[in-house]
Amino acid sequence: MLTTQHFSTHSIQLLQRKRPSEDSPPSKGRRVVSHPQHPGQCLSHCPQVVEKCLDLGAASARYVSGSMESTAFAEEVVKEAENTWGGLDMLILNHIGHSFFDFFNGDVDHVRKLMETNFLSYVAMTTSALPMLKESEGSIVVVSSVSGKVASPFTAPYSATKFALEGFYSSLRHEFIIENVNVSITLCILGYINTESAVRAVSHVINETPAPKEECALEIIRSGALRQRELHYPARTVTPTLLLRDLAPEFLDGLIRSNFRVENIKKAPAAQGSGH
Ligand SMILES: NC(=O)C1=CN([C@@H]2O[C@H](COP(=O)(O)OP(=O)(O)OC[C@H]3O[C@@H](n4cnc5c(N)ncnc54)[C@H](OP(=O)(O)O)[C@@H]3O)[C@@H](O)[C@H]2O)C=CC1
Ligand SMILES: C[C@H](CCC(=O)O)[C@H]1CC[C@H]2[C@@H]3C(=O)C[C@@H]4C[C@H](O)CC[C@]4(C)[C@H]3CC[C@]12C
Repeated sequence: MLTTQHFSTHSIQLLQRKRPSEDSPPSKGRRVVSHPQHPGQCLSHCPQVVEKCLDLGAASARYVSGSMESTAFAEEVVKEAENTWGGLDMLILNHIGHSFFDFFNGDVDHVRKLMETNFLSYVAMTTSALPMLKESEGSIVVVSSVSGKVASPFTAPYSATKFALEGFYSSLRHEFIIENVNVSITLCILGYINTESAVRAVSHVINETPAPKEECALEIIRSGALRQRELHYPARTVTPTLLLRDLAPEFLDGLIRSNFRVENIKKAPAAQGSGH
């Protein structure tokens, strides 16, 4: 399993779940690539995360440090998984670059960087991992958001990257079916989750109680293992939002705006230049 998850000093996690028994063939140990973290904190934090994974029963856990702003790094992480395990069962694409929750200030450079981190690196990792995933008939899990289905204010660059994921992976899923490629693609459509960064970014504007991150993580892994097309988490908010999007889009837009305490947004100054 390869999970792109950040360990603080952007690092990516490689995990191998224990095989069911010693007699199981090596290809049946679940090899997962997971999530990146930040460079500064990673040096102290990543080894602890690896240790925790081993304590929880992973047969092997590693991390790779670098930034997903570079597609070369994204490819390097997949190579590392190949060199370490000789194959891969699940690729979980989870990382995002830092953004803001505010009016769009015209910073084109920020949009470009976010596209590279949140979208292009996912495409690069998928491309590099595909031969191994075809071999194992494995799974791709893309962690996306309600923001990738329904736009709300103050998330223009972030929302653009998540809509891009929806288009790319939904098209790829068709192609896999046409060509009989037995690799599943799961898009995780998440609502507000209580991670530190999300609560810090939006709790002064959004009243809603965020859903628990631990349950969310389990649901993400479960949906990938079950080869579901989509995960809606928490279903109580995500599913009705998606239904309303198709049935009553203007009503939904009004509802979204009325849920935000816009007076608490401190508008940032306009960006200098267009990022050319
Ligand atoms: N939390 C929420 O409410 C929601 C989250 N989601 C999705 O869930 C996923 C996880 O979100 P969440 O855990 O809240 O986000 P966090 O910001 O907590 O985690 C994002 C991770 O990505 C890392 N990262 C940032 N920049 C880079 C980079 N350039 N290269 C490599 N890694 C980087 C961060 O490391 P560091 O901190 O060191 O920079 C961090 O570990 C995302 O895909 C997000 O879109 C979807 C909907 C709602
Ligand atoms: C701005 C946040 C990123 C902060 C950072 O730099 O780490 C966003 C990360 C996740 C976003 C939330 C999300 O995806 C779910 C909801 C989608 C709605 O369209 C808007 C509200 C969200 C809670 C959204 C808010 C911004 C993030 C926390």
